[in-house]
Amino acid sequence: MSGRTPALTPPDSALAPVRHPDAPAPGEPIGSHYEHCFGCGGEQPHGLHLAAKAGEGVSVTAEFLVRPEHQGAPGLAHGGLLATALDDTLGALNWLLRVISVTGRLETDYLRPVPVGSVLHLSAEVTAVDGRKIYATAEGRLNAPDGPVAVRADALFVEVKVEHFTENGRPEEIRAAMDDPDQIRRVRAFEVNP
Ligand SMILES: CCCCCCCC(=O)SCCNC(=O)CCNC(=O)[C@H](O)C(C)(C)COP(=O)(O)OP(=O)(O)OC[C@H]1O[C@@H](n2cnc3c(N)ncnc32)[C@H](O)[C@@H]1OP(=O)(O)O
Repeated sequence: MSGRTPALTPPDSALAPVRHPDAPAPGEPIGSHYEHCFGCGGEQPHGLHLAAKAGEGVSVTAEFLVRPEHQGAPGLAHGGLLATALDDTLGALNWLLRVISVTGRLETDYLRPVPVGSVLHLSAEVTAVDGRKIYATAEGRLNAPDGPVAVRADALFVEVKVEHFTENGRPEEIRAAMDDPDQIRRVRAFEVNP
């Protein structure tokens, strides 16, 4: 991690991240945490439909097919959506740490234009943990896992309690998620829900 701003540079007291014993095995799909999530949910027709997989250590990978509805300039991906793709991939790291955390800061570099029709191969890893602060980095490569880096980001996630969601989310959606008869979906929406 380059840690260009002080807030993204782990202090000397920060610890190496520890993969939780119940983390999904390397290569295992992580699955969507919430079907209406713009990043990974299946119920968002224009969403990014990211499918993350657990990696080695405290890392994940994901792929994002850039579709026409993701354009900014003609034929090119919108920069905000590329930041969303990085953010969502970073968020999936929660499942490796088994910690609930949210993005506090996300600093993105745009290195190459990303045409519609590209597949962005995303990867993210936690670099350090300091109390509730989780330092992480992510990158997106064009059309192959070893393709040129098009976007990258450094991020600080902050651990929160489940009340962060239940007390701040709009009651309609919170109630609907809590009343979901599918127990696995219900637990995923709130157990480690970024
Ligand atoms: C499958 C995965 C999908 C993932 C989706 C992607 C994840 C997301 O997009 S989450 C949604 C976007 N994020 C949010 O909505 C978060 C909104 N912000 C908040 O709720 C709060 O500001 C929150 C929780 C981040 C921090 O608040 P709070 O819990 O009161 O903690 P606070 O005491 O202020 O900060 C804790 C530490 O983090 C640091 N910190 C907090 N925010 C920042 C920031 N923006 N930049 C730098 N440092 C920060 C503080 O300085 C403090 O450090 P220290 O302990 O050294 O003093």
